[in-house]
Amino acid sequence: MWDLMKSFTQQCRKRYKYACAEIETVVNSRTLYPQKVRIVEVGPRDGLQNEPSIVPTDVKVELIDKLSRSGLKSIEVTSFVSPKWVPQLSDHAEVLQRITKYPEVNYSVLVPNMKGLAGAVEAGAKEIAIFGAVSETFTMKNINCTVAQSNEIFNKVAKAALDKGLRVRGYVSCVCGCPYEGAIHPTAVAKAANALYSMGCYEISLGDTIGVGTPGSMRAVLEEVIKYIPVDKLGVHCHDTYGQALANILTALEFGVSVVDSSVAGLGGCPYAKGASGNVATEDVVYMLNGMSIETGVDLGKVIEAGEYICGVLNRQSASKVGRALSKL
Ligand SMILES: CC(C)(COP(=O)([O-])OP(=O)([O-])OC[C@H]1O[C@@H](n2cnc3c(N)ncnc32)[C@H](O)[C@@H]1OP(=O)([O-])[O-])[C@@H](O)C(=O)NCCC(=O)NCCSC(=O)C[C@@](C)(O)CC(=O)[O-]
Repeated sequence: MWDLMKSFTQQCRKRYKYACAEIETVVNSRTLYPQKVRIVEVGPRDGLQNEPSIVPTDVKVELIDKLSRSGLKSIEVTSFVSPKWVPQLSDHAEVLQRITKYPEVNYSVLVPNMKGLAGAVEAGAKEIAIFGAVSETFTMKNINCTVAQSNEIFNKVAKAALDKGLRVRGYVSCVCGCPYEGAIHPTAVAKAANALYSMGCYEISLGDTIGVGTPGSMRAVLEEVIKYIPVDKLGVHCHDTYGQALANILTALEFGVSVVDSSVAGLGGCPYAKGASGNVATEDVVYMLNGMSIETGVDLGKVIEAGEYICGVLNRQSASKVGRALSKL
């Protein structure tokens, strides 16, 4: 029934974009949101890659173990990128090897090239994430190559990873805007997303890297992307720089997107995207979804505890409003 309603609403959207606004509102308010959402916790990677100081390996391992015990099913634990570029995650192999692997949790790692893939495989990775972008300037600053070159590299990485039986996730960055090139056209996002999807990624995460998106621009992006990629193969990765992340996630849920990336305590940012603040906080996403009766399997109290732990070590206040409101400390 849910699938039928969702498909009906998506067809209405495609065919009668504006005329059906009223029908959609009625359907939206009752049934449009997915019943379940998988949260992809990216704090240990996206969060800690941007810390001014290097977080001790023991702390990273403890944080990831706490997150594993909170009911999260997907955790991105580190990056096998160059330690010269991101020294904060140079202990990638040790982190991946030392964390407790819960059988129900997928642990993924970011990989930029074949060297990263070799390191990840040697350390026992079962899932990798490759990361492309729409913008030439961002790609050059982030991974030191053009978009076309990055596609060549990622194609090889994805093929080799799939041949070894690994799962491959794809990110597209800057989907709502680039820190260097400004506005990004949704058709360019769809093209970049489709390129990664064609490489065999099981899911494409759409990254609003600098958090400039609004429900308007997120909607425009999704309308284009779903022309090429089924909505159940999409996730959203919203930074909260402008306070729009939850609104943007809600917009994505209205499209039927059921995978949301988030970061415990709202840690993070991208070192090659000036002004990017952390991802939306996992605590805030879980609180919102709980309030909408959307199942995540995540224990809010345990995520708050994990957030308190890492904020205690970093000696800073949580960026999660829910975390702060419900903290027992
Ligand atoms: C891609 C490179 C490596 C190119 O960097 P490069 O300097 O062009 O690479 P290179 O091939 O010339 O190598 C330079 C040195 O790095 C080494 N090296 C080379 N590759 C590796 C590797 N995998 N692991 C370990 N070492 C490596 C290599 O061996 C060499 O060492 P040397 O000979 O000088 O001693 C570099 O630019 C890099 O590591 N970039 C990663 C930057 C990064 O992690 N950015 C943050 C990701 S967040 C993001 O993209 C957004 C996202 C995903 O969160 C979603 C969103 O919010 O939108």
